[in-house]
Amino acid sequence: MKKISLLGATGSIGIQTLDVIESHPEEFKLVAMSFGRNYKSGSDIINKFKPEFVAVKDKETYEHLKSEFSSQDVKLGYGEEALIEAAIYDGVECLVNAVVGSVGLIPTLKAIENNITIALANKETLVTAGHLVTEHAKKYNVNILPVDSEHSAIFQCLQGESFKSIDRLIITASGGSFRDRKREDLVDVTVDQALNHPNWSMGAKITIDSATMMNKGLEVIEAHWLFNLPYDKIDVLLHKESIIHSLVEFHDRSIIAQLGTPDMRVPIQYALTYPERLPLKEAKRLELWEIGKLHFEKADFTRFRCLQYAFDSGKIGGTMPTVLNAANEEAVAAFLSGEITFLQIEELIERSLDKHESIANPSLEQIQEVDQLTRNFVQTLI
Ligand SMILES: NC(=O)C1=CN([C@@H]2O[C@H](COP(=O)(O)OP(=O)(O)OC[C@H]3O[C@@H](n4cnc5c(N)ncnc54)[C@H](OP(=O)(O)O)[C@@H]3O)[C@@H](O)[C@H]2O)C=CC1
Ligand SMILES: CC(=O)[C@@H](O)[C@H](O)COP(=O)(O)O
Ligand SMILES: [Mn+2]
Repeated sequence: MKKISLLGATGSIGIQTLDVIESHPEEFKLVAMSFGRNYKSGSDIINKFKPEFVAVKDKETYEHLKSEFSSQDVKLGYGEEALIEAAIYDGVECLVNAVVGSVGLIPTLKAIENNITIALANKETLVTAGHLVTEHAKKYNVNILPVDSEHSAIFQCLQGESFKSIDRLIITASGGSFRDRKREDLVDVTVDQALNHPNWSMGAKITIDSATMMNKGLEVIEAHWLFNLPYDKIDVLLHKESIIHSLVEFHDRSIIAQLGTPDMRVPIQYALTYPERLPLKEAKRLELWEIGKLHFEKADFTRFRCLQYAFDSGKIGGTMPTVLNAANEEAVAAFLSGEITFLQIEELIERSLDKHESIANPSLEQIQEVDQLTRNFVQTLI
């Protein structure tokens, strides 16, 4: 029975992780979890899964929970310390990190120090401080198993292969909500339009990232760290059906791809059962004859500027990806709350990157400082 801690239990990945846990009660036990402010959904999860420890974002949510659950039912905490406590709770063997944003960084580092396997959905952690996370994982000999669908696909393609034989990774991209619009048609797009992803039902932040294609940019940096490859060996391919989740090309020009209907429970469950596989409840069989055709296009870096910013930031390295991530988090939050327009997301990110002088090989403290300064800077522009 694998003991699991789940950060971000009320979110899109969180709920699907709970679905996987629930369908294999012999295999998994949820011992700790966290959520932000969604008290209703959080308390339903506690009643159903009976974790030993629950961390929430703030005191108000904590007080709500305290009035509903006794200390015999469940131990409770709030704030960043509690998030760490949930990540490394007694006996946890696998941390599913499904919070959104760089708030996931410290719990990941602490879990690694405690020899806990990481099932990582929270890509912002690797973007903001990839060198620290991967160095830590190496030092403590801890596996970071990808949950992001493209990285899980690549990871699956690489089973039994030598990393030395890789020529390039090809990360597929749906193109997001506005993939069929020209740049000039993006001026007046609304939040509701941007939240309407063609293939995946996901949390708000990543859905906007998909629409700007910053999601793909973040995934390029995520792939760089997970698979230890330079940026010139990572390509992005537009593939509007999201059936091929990514591909690996080897030196002999053979390409291996991973395919499946878009269902995040597949990569989630694979990370939880790796290297084994289990049946997945009600998973839809992919019938290629039903689909008939798959489409591919070259990624356009002028149409999707965030993709260019991500490649550039990744290549510069140091604190540049930290700025990219922090500026993006602030800008997306401002777009979602109606403070800025869609195209201003890119503008705020570009201005933040232009202003920053990258610090090479930054410490955790430097990363945290740059992250905060960037957020402050973006707020002055909004
Ligand atoms: N959704 C998907 O299909 C995919 C997601 N990912 C990545 O996985 C991560 C999660 O995405 P997704 O599930 O869509 O996001 P959601 O917004 O749906 O869920 C985020 C979760 O994190 C919690 N949370 C948010 N802010 C904080 C905070 N400051 N402290 C503690 N908890 C917090 C939320 O709590 P509450 O709602 O209770 O406030 C919620 O449980 C992201 O990094 C995303 O990029 C990667 C691939 C696919
Ligand atoms: C499901 C998943 O992994 C998302 O990151 C998804 O890839 C988003 O789709 P696009 O960014 O390709 O639109
Ligand atoms: Mn993805």
